[in-house]
Amino acid sequence: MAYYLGIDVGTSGTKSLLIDATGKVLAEAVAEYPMHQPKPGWTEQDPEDWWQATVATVRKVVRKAKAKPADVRAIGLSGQMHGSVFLDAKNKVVRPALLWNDQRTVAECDEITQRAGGRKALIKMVANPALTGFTAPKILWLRNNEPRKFDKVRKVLLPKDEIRRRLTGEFAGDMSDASGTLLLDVVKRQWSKKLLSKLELDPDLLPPVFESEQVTGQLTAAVAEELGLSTDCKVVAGAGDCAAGAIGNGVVERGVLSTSIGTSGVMFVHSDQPEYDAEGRLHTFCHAVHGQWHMMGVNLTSGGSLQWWIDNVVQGLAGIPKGKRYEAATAEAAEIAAGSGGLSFLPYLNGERTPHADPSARGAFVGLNLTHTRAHMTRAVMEGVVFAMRDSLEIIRSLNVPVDQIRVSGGGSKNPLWKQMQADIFGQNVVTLNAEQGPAYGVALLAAVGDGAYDSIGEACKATIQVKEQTKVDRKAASAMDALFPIYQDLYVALKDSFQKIASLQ
Ligand SMILES: Nc1ncnc2c1ncn2[C@@H]1O[C@H](COP(=O)(O)OP(=O)(O)O)[C@@H](O)[C@H]1O
Ligand SMILES: O=C(CO)[C@@H](O)[C@H](O)COP(=O)(O)O
Repeated sequence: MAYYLGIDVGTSGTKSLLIDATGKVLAEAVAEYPMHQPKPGWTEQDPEDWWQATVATVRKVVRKAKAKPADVRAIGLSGQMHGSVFLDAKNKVVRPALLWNDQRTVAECDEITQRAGGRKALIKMVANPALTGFTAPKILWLRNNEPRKFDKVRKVLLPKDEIRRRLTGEFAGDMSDASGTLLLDVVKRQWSKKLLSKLELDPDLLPPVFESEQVTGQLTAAVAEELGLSTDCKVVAGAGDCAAGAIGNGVVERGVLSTSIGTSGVMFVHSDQPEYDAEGRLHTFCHAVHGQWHMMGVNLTSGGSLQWWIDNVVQGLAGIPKGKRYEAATAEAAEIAAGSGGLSFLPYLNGERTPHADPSARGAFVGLNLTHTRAHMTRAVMEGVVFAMRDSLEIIRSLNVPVDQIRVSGGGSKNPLWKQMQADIFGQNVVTLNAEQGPAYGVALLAAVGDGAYDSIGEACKATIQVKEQTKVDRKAASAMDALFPIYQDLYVALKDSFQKIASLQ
């Protein structure tokens, strides 16, 4: 048997799954962990939690599928992007990792832009402007704020690459994930020596980078034994979770857009060459397909907003198993008409990235009246999240990038109401696929390609990914949403200055 393992080091948890060479999912498992917020706007995780979750989920899927060690031929790794794992000379972490949604690096973004010779010069070097979530500002933050710890750092790894190091003992990364460090020359697909030099960063801090299906090492003997696998098991470069999710959604050609509602919200389009939003609102990154790129818009607190709402506000869910709480809490929202009775929610609970790169943006309900209930508010949270995604879609459409089909994914898109809202708010039918596991599935396919089961990623996607069902636009709901969208857009503009003042008090 030839089996392939996909591991996705997500924000809410790590997911592992095992597929066979036809792409059939044999077993999957998830282990959750917390995201720490030591101060407003700061987000951190302990890389040891990722490792423990990796071991637990891999052992579980191997056991569930009754796989023999030699069956599992290759592993693909995916993970939350941009996070910084700082390792010392003995490969010990010097502090918890700063995550993709951490907002503490405003000063460092300015420093990078200035050292690069301005925003235009920076975009020329690495295709993107400096944003607080990216990795380079995190490295400078450590140098500026915790210099003793910085002096100990010998390697900086992205989350999935830290898991690779523990699996194989090798330092390596891939092009798609490396794009989100702000240190990769995205056009040439190599580290930007020019920017590293301007930032006075040692290039040796970074691992070598590979294309996504390339083999970067094999399991160490100790790890193979711990996981019930073989030392012949290869580990391919893999991809950042957005590109991995796009592979898992079969987004390997122009005209197809994939959305993901995870903790973050992502709107992802494939491009055959580097394409840019002149205003820098969309990211231009390498795709996990050789010689291909993508553009995407990212919202920081999408599924995260509903999670916050349910964990902190919605009462009466204590007796309901954790996995069923979202459905229970959103059932009452489905009873409310589209538009939530004119109530808007801005999902900027931890600042925002696309289209408002603004760490000071904050969440808000606007338009409350005495007739509104908790159900209206739950619905408004869900609608606000999709309005934020429509902001990215409007930019993509304005750049004349074709969007012939929208494929929805992520934990949030499993919810039928959120799926319908995406069709209604985007004003375009959306489809779901047979493979619903997104990033973990995408990197399992990359592992299959790396092992030679398929000649190319495109071929692997064509053979394994099919449209399962279509959710059609409800015209009445869509026109209610169209009426609310410009109001939603105006609210950020109206509240921007107040958000600044509020953030300074927090
Ligand atoms: N049944 C559900 N209904 C609505 N939302 C859900 C449901 N299950 C998960 N979610 C949403 O999905 C998010 C997690 O998605 P996932 O893709 O697993 O995230 P991540 O990659 O960030 O770990 C949660 O924050 C939650 O908002
Ligand atoms: O910042 C980004 C992409 O630029 C996020 O998409 C992270 O990669 C985390 O994703 P989830 O854990 O929410 O899926």
